[in-house]
Amino acid sequence: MGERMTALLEIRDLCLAFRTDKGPAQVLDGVDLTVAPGEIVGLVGESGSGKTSLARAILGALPVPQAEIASGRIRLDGVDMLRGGKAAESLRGRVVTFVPQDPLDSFNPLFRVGTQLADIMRYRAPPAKEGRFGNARHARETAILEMLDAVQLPQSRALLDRYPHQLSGGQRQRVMLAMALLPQPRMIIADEPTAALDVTVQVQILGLLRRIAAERGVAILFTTHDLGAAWEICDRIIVMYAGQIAEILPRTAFFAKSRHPYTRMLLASLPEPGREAIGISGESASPLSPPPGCRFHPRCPMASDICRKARPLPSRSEDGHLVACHHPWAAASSPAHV
Ligand SMILES: Nc1ncnc2c1ncn2[C@@H]1O[C@H](COP(=O)(O)OP(=O)(O)OP(=O)(O)O)[C@@H](O)[C@H]1O
Repeated sequence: MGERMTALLEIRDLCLAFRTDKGPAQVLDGVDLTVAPGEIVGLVGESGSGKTSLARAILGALPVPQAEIASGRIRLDGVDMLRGGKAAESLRGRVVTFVPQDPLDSFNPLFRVGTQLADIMRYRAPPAKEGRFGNARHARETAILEMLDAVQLPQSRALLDRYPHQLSGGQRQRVMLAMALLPQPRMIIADEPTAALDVTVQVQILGLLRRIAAERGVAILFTTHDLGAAWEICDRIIVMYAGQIAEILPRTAFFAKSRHPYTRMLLASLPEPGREAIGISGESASPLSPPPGCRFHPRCPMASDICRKARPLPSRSEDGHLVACHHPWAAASSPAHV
């Protein structure tokens, strides 16, 4: 999927650096990816691999003036998002919306939930259809209640009168999802949407994301540390290491046919009954002085001379599986342990 269909999101050769006291931190290096309409794509990788920075670059939410996009292109729904201007601005918060990790930080604590939902309806959503005897306000409220129903907050009139701190974590994340959906976006970017929730609520929210994408044809780009969650709901999974894409896999290949040593080591680091979790030894590459060649080579058991000198070019197979490695595992070899 993705490349063969017309992409909704297309990122080409994206290079991003942050200016820091110690010099430029090269946080994204030559990132290429696409997301097709209605597709769910997971971004996984260790802390610091650049997942959030990539999400923020798409949303135009990078910190100014520290962030500098040195090169590359981000096209969303045919619009050049890096050029700025009205076309890109009109997409943000409407065609592409955001679900954050901890919704409490994203609500305004001073306003009732209903007021915040109504503001989204008024300023970002397409006009709600007025019924025969209704007015605009009534139509907006009906649309909000229907949306709360869709995110499994039924009979939620009472909830509209509450303040964000009066909701449970799961309720807040469902309201956030409703806020992200009200503008009828074509794409939602979700940054670790379940990290702040307990396990049972995580499962419910992930199921909801999957259902929404299928029912409404909304694409979702979702960052996570949870490899199981990525496998559970994504169509494709993108594995990032130190600002570069190491591997892109169809969901079905993730556990069974990963080819990059980093992906295999990530999967091998998952806890399993009867086996100690095996961490990946060594430190993640620093964006201040990334190693030459393949950025993973200092930690890679397969590394050879070429890995220290030349960045591996990505190779792609028929099913869209892409691997950027000089010594990838053979497609047919068995999974998970390097
Ligand atoms: N404003 C900033 N100024 C300087 N460096 C930054 C800034 N924001 C992020 N970074 C650096 O960019 C790199 C990528 O960070 P990012 O948050 O995108 O990674 P991540 O994969 O999302 O990590 P996590 O999973 O922990 O959220 C890290 O080395 C981080 O320290």
